[in-house]
Amino acid sequence: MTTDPLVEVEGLEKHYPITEGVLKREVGRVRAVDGIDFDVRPGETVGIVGESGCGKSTAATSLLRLEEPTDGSVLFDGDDITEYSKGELKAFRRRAQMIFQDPSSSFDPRMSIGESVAEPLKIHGMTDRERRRRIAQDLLERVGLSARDADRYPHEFSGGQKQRVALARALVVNPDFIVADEPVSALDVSIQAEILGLIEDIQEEFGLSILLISHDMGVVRQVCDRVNVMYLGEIVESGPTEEVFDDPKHPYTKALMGSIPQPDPRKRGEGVELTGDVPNPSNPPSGCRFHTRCPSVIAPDDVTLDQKVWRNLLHFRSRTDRGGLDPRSLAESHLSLDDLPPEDEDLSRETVDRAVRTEFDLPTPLSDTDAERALTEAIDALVDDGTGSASETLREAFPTVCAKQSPELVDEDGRRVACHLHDAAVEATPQEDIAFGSADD
Ligand SMILES: Nc1ncnc2c1ncn2[C@@H]1O[C@H](COP(=O)(O)OP(=O)(O)OP(=O)(O)O)[C@@H](O)[C@H]1O
Repeated sequence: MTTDPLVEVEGLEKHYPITEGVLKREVGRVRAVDGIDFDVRPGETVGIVGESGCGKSTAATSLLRLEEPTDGSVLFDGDDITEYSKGELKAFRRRAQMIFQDPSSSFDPRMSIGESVAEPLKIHGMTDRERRRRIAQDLLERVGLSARDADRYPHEFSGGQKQRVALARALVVNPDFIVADEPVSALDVSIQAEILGLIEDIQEEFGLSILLISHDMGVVRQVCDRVNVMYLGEIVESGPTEEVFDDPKHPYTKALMGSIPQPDPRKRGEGVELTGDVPNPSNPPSGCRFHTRCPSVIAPDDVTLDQKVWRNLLHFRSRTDRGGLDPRSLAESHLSLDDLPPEDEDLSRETVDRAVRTEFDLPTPLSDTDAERALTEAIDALVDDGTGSASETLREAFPTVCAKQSPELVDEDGRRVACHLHDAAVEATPQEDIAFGSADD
């Protein structure tokens, strides 16, 4: 039996304008959330996972309308909350609560814990002080604290206890939906499991729907029924948590999984190293946004390099694409100063060649003669005309679908994945050379 979702997010976007000058002219946009779709069914815990800066928190605050979304719709119990009036929004705020990473900052130090927990009841119109206090005490007990704690103050509680209080406060208005943004990442590892266990118990007891946001695949695995993997404002993979963990399809998901300890010895070594930072969302890479860091970028049909060399070549290409690859700094960081000419003299072509191949771990020569010719031309272009010209040469020589075309989020048996490796249109590419190479290939 399928149940209608409680929350349905469609095409949600949140762009922050980048402005300049006193007139605040818009010169660009930070595409923090760039068109995401997912749903949360009653009684379900759904995760959003991704590295810092991928847009997870912005997705949460926009879907609750704590910030106005730029575009898209959020259906809550069938109603579009982006169309809600102020009054409707207030009623919605009672049904949808949020808890944050740092419980310390969410309590007024001058208010007793009991007053803090009961505060939302006051805001929503419960005037009977004694009744508010009794409800707060009951909730404190249900989150594993004692009724007597109602008279204590925030500084008397540990981080884990404060997160329990934050949960009690979220529950006090009897919500249907809780968004928990990194609820355990500020806590000691030993306390994390306790709080996650509590979230699970409470979810069952109160029949809640939960959206859990985390950068930690281990946390997601412990509590989520389904998971959405987010990269640079987009969802790149989603599905039931166990299936995603047993058989991750997107190279980014595999890379995130590489960061959690793997008890199954057969699966050790499958992890792919995630190098570099999340690119700037105001200027996301073309095509697949992950291609600049992807270990499995699809090579053109006629390139016969092993995956690691191909990836290093792409790394060189993306550095030239971004500009600012300075041959002299490269040479200074890799070659002995005795081998370099004085500052006012140009570097020889051979010196730049050596520096580039050392920086990007590229053999001399590459095993594929056409690729070697293209690399040589790109290094010539770098020496003669700078990074822009080298970037153009490499782009023409190594056209990859991953840089050219944005992959659709395709449904595969209840799983969704946005990757050209899973795209029927690029199936013709010989996959054995290119698929899922690890960083150690
Ligand atoms: N008010 C804002 N103005 C401009 N850019 C913003 C604003 N808020 C967030 N961003 C940018 O949007 C992107 C996504 O940020 P967001 O905080 O949603 O990511 P995240 O995945 O939750 O990461 P973290 O866990 O570090 O908070 C980042 O590049 C961030 O710098």
